[in-house]
Amino acid sequence: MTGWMMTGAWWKAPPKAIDQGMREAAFARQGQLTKPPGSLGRLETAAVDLAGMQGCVTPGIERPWIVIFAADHGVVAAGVSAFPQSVTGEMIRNFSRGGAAICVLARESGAQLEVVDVGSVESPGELPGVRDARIAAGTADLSQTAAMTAEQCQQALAQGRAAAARALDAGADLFIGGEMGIGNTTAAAALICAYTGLAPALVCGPGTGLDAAGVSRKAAVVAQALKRQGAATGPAVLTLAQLGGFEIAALCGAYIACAQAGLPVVVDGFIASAAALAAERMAPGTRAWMLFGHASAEPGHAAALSALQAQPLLDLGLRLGEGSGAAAALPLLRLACALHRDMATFAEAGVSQG
Ligand SMILES: Cc1cc2ncn([C@H]3O[C@H](COP(=O)(O)O)[C@@H](O)[C@H]3O)c2cc1C
Ligand SMILES: O=C(O)c1cccnc1
Repeated sequence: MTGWMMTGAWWKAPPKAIDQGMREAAFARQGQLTKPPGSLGRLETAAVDLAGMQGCVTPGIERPWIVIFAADHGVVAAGVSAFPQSVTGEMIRNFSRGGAAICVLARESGAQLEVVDVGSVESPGELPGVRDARIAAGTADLSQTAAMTAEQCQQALAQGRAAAARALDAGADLFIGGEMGIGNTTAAAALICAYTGLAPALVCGPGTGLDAAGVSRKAAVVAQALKRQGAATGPAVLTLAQLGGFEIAALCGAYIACAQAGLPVVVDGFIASAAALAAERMAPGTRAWMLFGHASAEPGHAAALSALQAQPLLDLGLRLGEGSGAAAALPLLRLACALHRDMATFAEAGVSQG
């Protein structure tokens, strides 16, 4: 593969340092609140993590920002999805009209929602709230050849970086990336296998609803992709180009850019976690800027979460994508911040400590 400009690549710039002093101060505050230390579980750790990210002892979420990256996948030709490719473009129209699950979740939590079409096959045309940034009409079939050229992968990473920059310019204090792309659980599974060394049978699942025979076919397709020369070896960005998708690479670029700028991220499910893994492998330290919204019902998600040493907030059996599991965790994160900020300390309340 030619065309890589690895030295001086923007994603090699280090992530912003977490404010450890503020993190420790927030941890100490949790120990002073009127409850047994640790008794609020992940609501405590989420507030402490956010304090370190936002550089504020009492963090908050005022302006959450959601971006959905949409793109198609050549690998659908191998029969790896329960739905036809046309659904990607049709869902872009649904996003624009406010009818998708993520639209409802964004409205309910007062989050801004932006849609970026990075490569649908059937462009739905100009639509309100949809940015047409198509790199190509879908990726190549990753079981046969590299999904993206080096240039396309760089373009997709840059689209993610640009989306993070728009969020920052708008004053966002939390970033959620979502995805839409029929076939993308296959690309995500291939990436997770390549980055963790796990076998396809352990990582592939039903996605939109494949039966057992379909899941076996998907695992064989991923195994074939991993066998291709160079697909699963070499620099992490090469693996991303070989096995990823435009929307997955855009998510990856957005995560890296958020970490560089110091904007906290909530990672969604299976596909978003594959992008998060790519981001951490390409730009070590990016993980420190991530919170994890939920454990997806897609069986391979556990492997990706474990590779990222992540403990998600929710486990609701969701398997949708679109950023939905991250958005569903938003109210909980706000509760975590409110508890951390508003609970009385032992001293204030005159309650005896253990
Ligand atoms: C109507 C509809 C809406 C969706 N929203 C997200 N996905 C999810 O399903 C797709 C991945 O599953 P697979 O790899 O099996 O194709 C992605 O588009 C993902 O975001 C959807 C899927 C459908 C059918
Ligand atoms: O967890 C996800 O992101 C997911 C799972 C199945 C289908 N689409 C998305």
